[in-house]
Amino acid sequence: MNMTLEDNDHSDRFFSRWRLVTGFAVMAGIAAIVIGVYVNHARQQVGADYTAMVGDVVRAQQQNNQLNQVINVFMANPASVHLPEINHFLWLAQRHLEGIQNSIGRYPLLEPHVSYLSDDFKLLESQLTELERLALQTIHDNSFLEPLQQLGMEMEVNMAWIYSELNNAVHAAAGEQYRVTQQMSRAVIPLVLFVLIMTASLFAAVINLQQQRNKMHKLMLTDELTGLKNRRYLVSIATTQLANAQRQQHPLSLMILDLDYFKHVNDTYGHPAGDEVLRLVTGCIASLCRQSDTLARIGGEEFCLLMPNTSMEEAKCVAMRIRQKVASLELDCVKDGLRITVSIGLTTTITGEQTFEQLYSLADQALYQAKETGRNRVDIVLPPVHMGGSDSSYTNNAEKPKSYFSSPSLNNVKES
Ligand SMILES: Nc1nc2c(ncn2[C@@H]2O[C@H](COP(=O)(O)OP(=O)(O)OP(=O)(O)O)[C@@H](O)[C@H]2O)c(=O)[nH]1
Repeated sequence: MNMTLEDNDHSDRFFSRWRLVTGFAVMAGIAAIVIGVYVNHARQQVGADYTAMVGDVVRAQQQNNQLNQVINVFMANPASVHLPEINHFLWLAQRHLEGIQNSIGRYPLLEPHVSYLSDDFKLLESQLTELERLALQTIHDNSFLEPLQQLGMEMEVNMAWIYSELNNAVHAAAGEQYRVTQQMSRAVIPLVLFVLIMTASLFAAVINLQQQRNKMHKLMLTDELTGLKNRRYLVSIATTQLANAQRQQHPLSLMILDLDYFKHVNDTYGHPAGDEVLRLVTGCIASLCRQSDTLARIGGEEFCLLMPNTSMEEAKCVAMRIRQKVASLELDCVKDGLRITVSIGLTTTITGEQTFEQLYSLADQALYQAKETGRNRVDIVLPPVHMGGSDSSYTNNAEKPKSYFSSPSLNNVKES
């Protein structure tokens, strides 16, 4: 029960860590989007090169003056000889106008600040076309001189207005660009730190999660009180070891160990003292086991020892040693020099043909016999001949087993 509650606790922690990792991932995602948007905005700002546009505007302003001069010369003497020059400057003005409009289209951050000029741009385009037409007509008809002069003045005002506004807008954008560049250079260090912290936190959370997962896995297979393996582990390893025993035709022994009158220990000295006794006794048993043996706690005061590659004789020796050592244990945690004893049921298969359940059942019957016949004993029940082969080789000083199902063989080996 205790174990189950602990399991739940660990499982809760496991899932809360998953939530933590998910939280980190979401935060990192949001941070990445914010940084991405910021960097994109900054890139547009910093990446915009307004120099070419400023050059266009300055040249357009200069050519505006030259065009005015040419028009003035033409109005003083409206001869066709001036027409190519006028057309040339008109053409240049047109190109500059187009160039500037294209530049505006390339800088999305500038566009909103100059969009109010679009009508003026259209007007200027139509004025340029109209001027070309009027200049041509004036050569044939002087009455067009006045409208031409009028249009020239209007165009000059319009151009001056557009270019001065553009100049202001470009300067403002360049100023903003400088400000963003400054901001970016200041923001780079905290941004990098933030990303590093996020990455490190995520990394730490994942490692933590992995450790928690490993711990949980270990806990799932471990008895918390004694630190021994638990029944789940025992069943899984027993299946593997039985298969090995069968393949290699090696004997495998299984014993069940049950502390005698343990209830009395709890009732007399209290549960915590009982726990300490369990730890001391299992420590003592574990010290007598081989590296390849598996000692597991399968119940309150009941343990299993699985011994691969161990004959009945060898296992019997181990069982006797355990029984004696436990009986002679001095338990400081209980007063009055109380001694604890253990009853042991043992079985052995020489071929590994039995299932774990069958072996367990045989060892359990042997344990039952040990308890029934006085406790602090080792009893053996062997598999029947038809289940495990030549069991006659196992028999100690008792009769040969008859049948696993009807009358299993009993070997009382309690030594004096
Ligand atoms: N302190 C402690 N006691 C436990 C634990 N698990 C089981 N027990 C106790 O072990 C005792 C087992 O009692 P019984 O099944 O009557 O067995 P017993 O008193 O050892 O008697 P026999 O096995 O017949 O010799 C009970 O009192 C349980 O409360 C544990 O984790 N810690």
